[in-house]
Amino acid sequence: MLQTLRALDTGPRGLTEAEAGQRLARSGPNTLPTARPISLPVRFWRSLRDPFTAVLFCLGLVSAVVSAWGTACVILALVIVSCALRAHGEHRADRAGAGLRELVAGTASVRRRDSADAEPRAREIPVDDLVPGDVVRLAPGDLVPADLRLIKAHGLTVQQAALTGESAPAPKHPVDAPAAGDTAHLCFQGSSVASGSGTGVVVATGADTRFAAVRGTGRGRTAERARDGTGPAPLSAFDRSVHGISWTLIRFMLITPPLVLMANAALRGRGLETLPFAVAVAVGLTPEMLPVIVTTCLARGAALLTRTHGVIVRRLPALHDLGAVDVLCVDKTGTLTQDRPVVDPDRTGPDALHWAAVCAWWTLQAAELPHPDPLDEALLDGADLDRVETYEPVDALPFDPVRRLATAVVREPGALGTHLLVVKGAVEEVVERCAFDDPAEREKLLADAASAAGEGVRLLAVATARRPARTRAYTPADERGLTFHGFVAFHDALADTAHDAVRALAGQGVTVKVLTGDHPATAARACRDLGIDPGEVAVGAHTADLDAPALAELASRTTVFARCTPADKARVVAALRLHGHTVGFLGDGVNDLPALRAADVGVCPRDGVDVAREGADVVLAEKDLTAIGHAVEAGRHSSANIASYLRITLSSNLGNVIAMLAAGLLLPFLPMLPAQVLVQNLCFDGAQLALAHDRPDPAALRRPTVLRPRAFLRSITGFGALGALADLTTFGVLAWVLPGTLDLGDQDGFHAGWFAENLLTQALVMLLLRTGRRTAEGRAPTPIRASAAALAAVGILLPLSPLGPLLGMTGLPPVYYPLLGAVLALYAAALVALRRRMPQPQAGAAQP
Ligand SMILES: Nc1ncnc2c1ncn2[C@@H]1O[C@H](COP(=O)(O)OP(=O)(O)OP(=O)(O)O)[C@@H](O)[C@H]1O
Repeated sequence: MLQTLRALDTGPRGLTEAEAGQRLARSGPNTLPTARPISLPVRFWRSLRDPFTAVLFCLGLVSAVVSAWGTACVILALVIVSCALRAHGEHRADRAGAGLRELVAGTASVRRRDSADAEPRAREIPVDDLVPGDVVRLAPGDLVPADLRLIKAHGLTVQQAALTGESAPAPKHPVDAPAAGDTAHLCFQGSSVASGSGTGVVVATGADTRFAAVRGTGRGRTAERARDGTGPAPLSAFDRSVHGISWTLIRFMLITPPLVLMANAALRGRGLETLPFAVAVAVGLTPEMLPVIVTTCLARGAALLTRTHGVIVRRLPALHDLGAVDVLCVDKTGTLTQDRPVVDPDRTGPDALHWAAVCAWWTLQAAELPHPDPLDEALLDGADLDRVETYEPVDALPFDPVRRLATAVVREPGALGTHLLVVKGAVEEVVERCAFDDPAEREKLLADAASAAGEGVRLLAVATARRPARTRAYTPADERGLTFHGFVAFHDALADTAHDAVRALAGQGVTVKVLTGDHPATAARACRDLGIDPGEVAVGAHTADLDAPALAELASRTTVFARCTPADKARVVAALRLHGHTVGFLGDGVNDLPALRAADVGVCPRDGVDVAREGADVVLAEKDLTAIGHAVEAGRHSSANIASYLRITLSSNLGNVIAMLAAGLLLPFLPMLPAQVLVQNLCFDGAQLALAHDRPDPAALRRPTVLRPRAFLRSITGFGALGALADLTTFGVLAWVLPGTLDLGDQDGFHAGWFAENLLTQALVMLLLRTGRRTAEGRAPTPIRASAAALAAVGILLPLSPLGPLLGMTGLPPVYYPLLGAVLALYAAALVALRRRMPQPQAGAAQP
């Protein structure tokens, strides 16, 4: 150890501020290379990898190869515009996100001196400012801020699954001469403190850490996500649906050009000259603005949520997931209750209170914990501290949520040859370690505890044991043969907003489940008081013996899981996901971390422990269930607008493509020139950006957003067929007002007529197929109305403008317009009627 300290030119008293400043200048900030912001050009380049963009790009290349330069240029313009918008949107969203992430970033507790002679002081500094040689203190719930070598530790266990894959926390302690490959004395950046405390010297920071070294491997990426919340996460249910729909479309896009070519060759004897048209038809099918709309909707939703409710969305797609959440798992303490426990003097014996306070105080001192947890604080408030302070500290095993015990080892005044172990913790755990003359005593104590817990109090049991003094460190194996002293009972009032929030969540179609480390009876009582029927309470330990389907079944019918270890909580969350639920988890403690990671979306209040906050996707300003309700609504809002865009664009595009294919075979000329197809596509795309500003139908916000690809594709096929029918009717009108057209007469007039009809129907679809069509105001928000009006105006005026002839279009006889109006009126009526027949307002979304 000494060698390490010497090599780092430091000591247990830490560095001086001046030394730390020089080292920071030399070694650079303690940040991972990946944490650096991505530049705009890199984002633009990455946007090209979107499957739709890639297919568009390929179609553009095909057009260039056959010298269809007009088509190639318009496709290129589409690609550039969509990538630029997407890159810009993501860049803005990320900048905003980085600012917000900084607001909730953790700090490191470091020991430094103002000058060489000054006494060391513990201070909180930004993690980025740590340097090799700094002496850092670790407490439960801390993220290990750099690679450390331990100088001392008390009951320290570290969760390092992100680095090593082991799910159980690993015990850590100082080792003077470690064997090769031994890492028990090292704590690595990216891991977190599951229990206990420790002090270590920083041996590596930033890019030199082991965490940075495993970056790039799958394990590294998981770890990265754990650290900065920006890395890739598994796809959410909504994302999976959008991907499913996207890939179906891509398949269609890829088979469309060969099909068009073959049909035209077989029925019309046309050759390769049809290729640009075939390509344009495929492009016409593409919702190329999808990535832009997704980013804009999510970024707008997240920004609004931060402004109005102080909720910070650390990973943008988590907003989707929130919209789809149908089960919200919460811990009890601090979520349903206030986590401000107060000792209940009527149910607490003075002896038990004294020994519990001795345990709390001397654990705090011996393990150098920065502050007591709320239970310990309540104990110290309720006890006679002068009496408590008469002991001397020897060792401590701080509270561990897996063992549910805390132990202080003290020396009683004047008792030099003996040590006293003072143990407090969950009743079952303490009682199990006590020695009783009458075995029935144990059962009686457990029954007494259950009956007190049924009245809603939280309970600790307290016991002690005298042992001959020794120098060897104490371990959990020493906690046995204890003498029972009694119970300490605490009142923890229900959170003010919990009752209303639980009801509101139920109204939103979100089922609340409680996963707690507390006693089953205490948990059940709290639920009952909040109007949640606890049903049959399951115990965490039982979940370990069940196979995945059995646990999934148990999890879906059980409301309360009590006495859960951190691993039990995660197991239940995973089982619920396996059962097809989209699961949110709200927790703030070190015992919640695995569940936060296992959930589709992890939510943590801002005052949660560092590790929970860093592992969460969404951070609440306060631990308030009401805020979750708002966040869920914002998620649904964004998802509904994305679903709206998909429905509108795909219905319209599909209708066009069907009509183009049919007309291509019926007419002796191409029904639309490739440039016309692409220009109308560009106009429609631009107009649809306004959909990100939509206000969805309140009904769409009342249940989880679930996009079912099959139902969705079925509904757009219906709307698409209707659109195609309107197009074909327009062809009939055009044939009538432009006699001779079908015998190779007025192609330009025909093109102008269809172009106008196309843009006008698209404007109609935008207004009639929005999710928010039925908002209280009944009207679309201004940006949507303005976009639809602009689209309609372009449709009517462009063919008449000087651009018209350039694009192969000409003016039409005035009689066409009233006839077109009639077709559009019929189309609108049919669209509204068909939409009413669809199962619900948010087409494609279905109740779970
Ligand atoms: N500081 C402590 N010292 C000793 N025992 C404790 C301490 N804190 C909690 N316990 C015991 O361990 C049990 C589990 O605690 P844990 O922190 O895992 O969950 P919790 O805070 O009770 O509930 P939740 O999971 O809802 O937050 C508690 O019910 C209590 O009996």
